[in-house]
Amino acid sequence: MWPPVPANDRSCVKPYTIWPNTSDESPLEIPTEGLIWILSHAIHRDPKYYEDPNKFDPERFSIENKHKIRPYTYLPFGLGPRNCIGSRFALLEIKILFFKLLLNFELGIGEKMVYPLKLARNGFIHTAEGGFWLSLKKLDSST
Ligand code: HEM
Repeated sequence: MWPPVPANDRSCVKPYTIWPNTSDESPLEIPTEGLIWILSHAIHRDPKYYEDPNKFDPERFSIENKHKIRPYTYLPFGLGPRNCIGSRFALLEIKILFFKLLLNFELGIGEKMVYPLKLARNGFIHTAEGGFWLSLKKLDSST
């Protein structure tokens, strides 16, 4: 829902025309070196591709459901030959981090956390205004 990188860019290496789909659209000419922004955030929130797109629903990515995701509509790590080289490493790191955190701590919202969360306005990357502040309560490992 919140791709850290909300958009990817590509530079056009030869002129290209996107032809209209409907009679009220005009052709879009992209010149050589024209910069194209692919708005992953907007694509991820598009009800054309995701049912109830603003709902936090991790089950969309379950083994049973993930085949329903249309190709090229989920791109938090970009796509194609220049996609993120570190994507598998990043996912593995995140899984290990959450495994360790959930195994050992009860997580809560820290006192300094702006909640409900607001998006930071100063930067390109999606992050929370004021940062992320969690409280960690050590779980009793004897139970
Ligand atoms: C959650 C973590 C990460 C996210 C969301 C992320 C996202 C992205 C995105 C969107 C791109 C642009 C892809 C495109 O234009 O198609 C990118 C490129 C890249 N990322 Fe990541 N990334 C993450 C972690 C990492 C890590 C851990 C590494 C290295 C260890 C890494 C290395 C790179 C490199 C080198 C590129 C440039 C690839 C190229 O231009 O060929 N990233 N990343």
